[in-house]
Amino acid sequence: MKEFGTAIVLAGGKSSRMGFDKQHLMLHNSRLVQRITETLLDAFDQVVLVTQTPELYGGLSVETVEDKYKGMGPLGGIHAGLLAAESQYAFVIACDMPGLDLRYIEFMKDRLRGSDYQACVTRFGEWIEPFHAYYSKDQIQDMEAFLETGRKSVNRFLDGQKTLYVPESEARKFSPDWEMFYNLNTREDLAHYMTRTRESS
Ligand SMILES: Nc1nc2c(ncn2[C@@H]2O[C@H](COP(=O)(O)OP(=O)(O)OP(=O)(O)O)[C@@H](O)[C@H]2O)c(=O)[nH]1
Ligand SMILES: [Mg+2]
Repeated sequence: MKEFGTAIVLAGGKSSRMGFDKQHLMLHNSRLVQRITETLLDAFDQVVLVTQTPELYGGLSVETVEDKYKGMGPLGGIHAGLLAAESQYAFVIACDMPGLDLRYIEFMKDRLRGSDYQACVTRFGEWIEPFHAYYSKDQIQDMEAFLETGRKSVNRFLDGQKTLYVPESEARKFSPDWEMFYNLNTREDLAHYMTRTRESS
């Protein structure tokens, strides 16, 4: 099995804070999930989209899969994506993240290559950034055991794994304003993002 090559896009959330399905999120003239997917298709061999509405992606050459553990949040989505992944490590991003950073992806790959780490996530203060991160197929069994007990926390799950935590200071060298982890959860986030990016689009 190849070490790298698969990217997973999580798009199976409830979008409760946004109030409409974030799979339909339009930024200026483009649909965000489509933009993310097309960028990933240029950089990866396989792109897996985890969604409950695969019919939205007819025009794109991506694989769509559904959660096996439904209602378990992002961890259930990561699990379904990993099941379909053709490479050992898979890059995971959310469908509400406009700041995809291919340089940082290369950086994480360099850190993981040939290692026995099971995941690579970035620290943010006392928190972690669970997306724009790497997970591995080696984690599927542990993930199932964890989800079977009804637990959903990605952070807690990663605590028990061989996880490479990139210090915030190191990630800031790539993304000083934390742009690569920015995610659009509310209408205010969206309005703010649109204002901020108006000139550059
Ligand atoms: N496949 C799958 N993806 C999920 C699930 N829950 C959340 N996600 C995705 O995980 C990412 C991060 O989740 P959030 O930003 O909280 O999105 P959300 O859950 O849709 O939004 P809220 O309901 O407002 O929390 C998004 O890309 C979601 O689509 C799930 O149960 N299954
Ligand atoms: Mg979000």
